[in-house]
Amino acid sequence: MSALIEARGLTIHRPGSAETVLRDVDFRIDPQEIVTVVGPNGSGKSSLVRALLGHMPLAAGHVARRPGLRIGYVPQRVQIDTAMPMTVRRFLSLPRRINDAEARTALERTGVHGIDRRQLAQLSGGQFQRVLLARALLHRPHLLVLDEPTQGLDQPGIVAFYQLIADLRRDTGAAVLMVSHDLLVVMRASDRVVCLNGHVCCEGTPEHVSTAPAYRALFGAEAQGALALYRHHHDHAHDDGCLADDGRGHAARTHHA
Ligand SMILES: Nc1ncnc2c1ncn2[C@@H]1O[C@H](COP(=O)(O)OP(=O)(O)OP(=O)(O)O)[C@@H](O)[C@H]1O
Repeated sequence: MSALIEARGLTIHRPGSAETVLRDVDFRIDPQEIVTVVGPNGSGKSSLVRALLGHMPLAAGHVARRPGLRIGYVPQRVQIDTAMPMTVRRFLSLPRRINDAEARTALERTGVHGIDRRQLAQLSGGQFQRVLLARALLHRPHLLVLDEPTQGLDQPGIVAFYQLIADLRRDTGAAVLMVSHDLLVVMRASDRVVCLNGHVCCEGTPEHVSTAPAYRALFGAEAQGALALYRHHHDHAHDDGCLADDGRGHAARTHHA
């Protein structure tokens, strides 16, 4: 199969009930693609991701993963017991032991080199996300799966994180499947966007999704902003690099749309 993961007719029920969380969803992700799943709270984004990974039972449909597919997964929530001291270095060796060189390379790649002796509990939100990403990269995944990777980051942190994702895709060739709420930035970072609300409302290139009535109905004013920003990025070139430099999507929109 050419897709890394391909799903057809996925229907998922809320665990322990017959209530439908996702209905008749088709999905695929190809090598080196960046695909982002957007949708309101409770729309089934995390459930879709878990089903694609085989972590959730299906009520109907099927999922095919390419044989031998290596996946690096960063879940939405990672429980860290702050009462139990653990260094970054030790965390990277769980569950599979790695050597110092591998740890160093992974941390360098995600922009947090030199923090291997630090305690996890002492890291900032942004540093912790990058450590999680470093751990996901250790086993040279064909596919990185990131569920809400920028939760808790400020706007410049979010922009920097998406830049890192784009760099990682370029450098490692890994495809990226992301769940995200950061509409403005996601529109620039993705090859394809899937808009979910219990089913696939619309999907396609960021520009296509931005203009889809279903997407606008779900996200309202924020959707307009995403479109403005996307058009701003693609209609013309200029050298002030406003979003990348100052991290303010709104400023870009106000001044250049
Ligand atoms: N383990 C679970 N037990 C019971 N209900 C669940 C469980 N996991 C998900 N659900 C329900 O399934 C629905 C979809 O949840 P899901 O986490 O997939 O949505 P989401 O789009 O990722 O939401 P959010 O943006 O808030 O993270 C919700 O109504 C949620 O309450």
